Amino acid sequence: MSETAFSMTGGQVSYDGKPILRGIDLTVCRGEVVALLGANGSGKSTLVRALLGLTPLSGGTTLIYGSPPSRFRDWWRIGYVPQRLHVGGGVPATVREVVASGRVARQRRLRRTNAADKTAVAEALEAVRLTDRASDPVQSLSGGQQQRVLIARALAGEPDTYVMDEPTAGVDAGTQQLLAATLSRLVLDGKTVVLVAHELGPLEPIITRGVVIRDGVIAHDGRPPRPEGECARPGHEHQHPHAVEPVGGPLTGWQGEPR
Ligand SMILES: Nc1ncnc2c1ncn2[C@@H]1O[C@H](COP(=O)(O)OP(=O)(O)OP(=O)(O)O)[C@@H](O)[C@H]1O
Repeated sequence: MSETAFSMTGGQVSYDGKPILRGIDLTVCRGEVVALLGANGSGKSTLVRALLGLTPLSGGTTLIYGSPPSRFRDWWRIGYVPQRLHVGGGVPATVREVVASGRVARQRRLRRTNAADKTAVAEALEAVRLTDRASDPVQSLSGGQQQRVLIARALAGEPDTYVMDEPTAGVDAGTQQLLAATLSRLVLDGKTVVLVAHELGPLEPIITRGVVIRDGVIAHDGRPPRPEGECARPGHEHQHPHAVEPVGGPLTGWQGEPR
């Protein structure tokens, strides 16, 4: 039986008493590459945060590799790429320092940085093509470059499980291709990936499963959708006007009905 990375049963999240996620049953096995899809505000980020224990459940249970988040200890196994916000948290930090912070969960307290850390950071910087910016303040980078820093930070930790919240949002087509190539290598290595996306774009070939969230419930869980036309173009900025409309062709039914 394959190892279970995430297992949520009857998951519910409420903000100010208002239910945002309801009755979420989601199991992600090791080696799966799952895309969480859905319209703006449908609850994708909330689900990702709840899976990681960053947002508490108001009902149901969730496990990370068999443990409730509060008792999970192997955080080195998880590489989380949050939705882009203030990289470096307003503290002056170089690109290399932010990427190196991805090693923290692997480091025993007060251990000096060792050769393995340096190599992992260098490889992560190279994977996102930011080696030449390593000494620059992270705040001096463009939004897309900062997104690459967050991805490199996750890569540097050499986790076996990646959780990425819209890693391609607001990044140019070249960066999307770069991320797709990087993720393809991770997937070939057997890593587990859960990512939030509006459209899959160049990531589409590596996705094994699509989970569509609509109004806080799972509306579809299965074959990944195959967007066509305008939405499939790399770099396409999506405003979701048609997110609840039926989709034709091979996509028929991917938005499905709430279970
Ligand atoms: N901290 C919070 N307090 C109150 N409401 C929140 C909070 N975070 C999210 N919400 C609300 O929860 C709902 C789901 O938000 P969430 O960010 O999970 O959606 P999403 O599908 O990730 O959207 P997007 O695609 O725009 O990122 C939205 O109505 C949002 O306004």
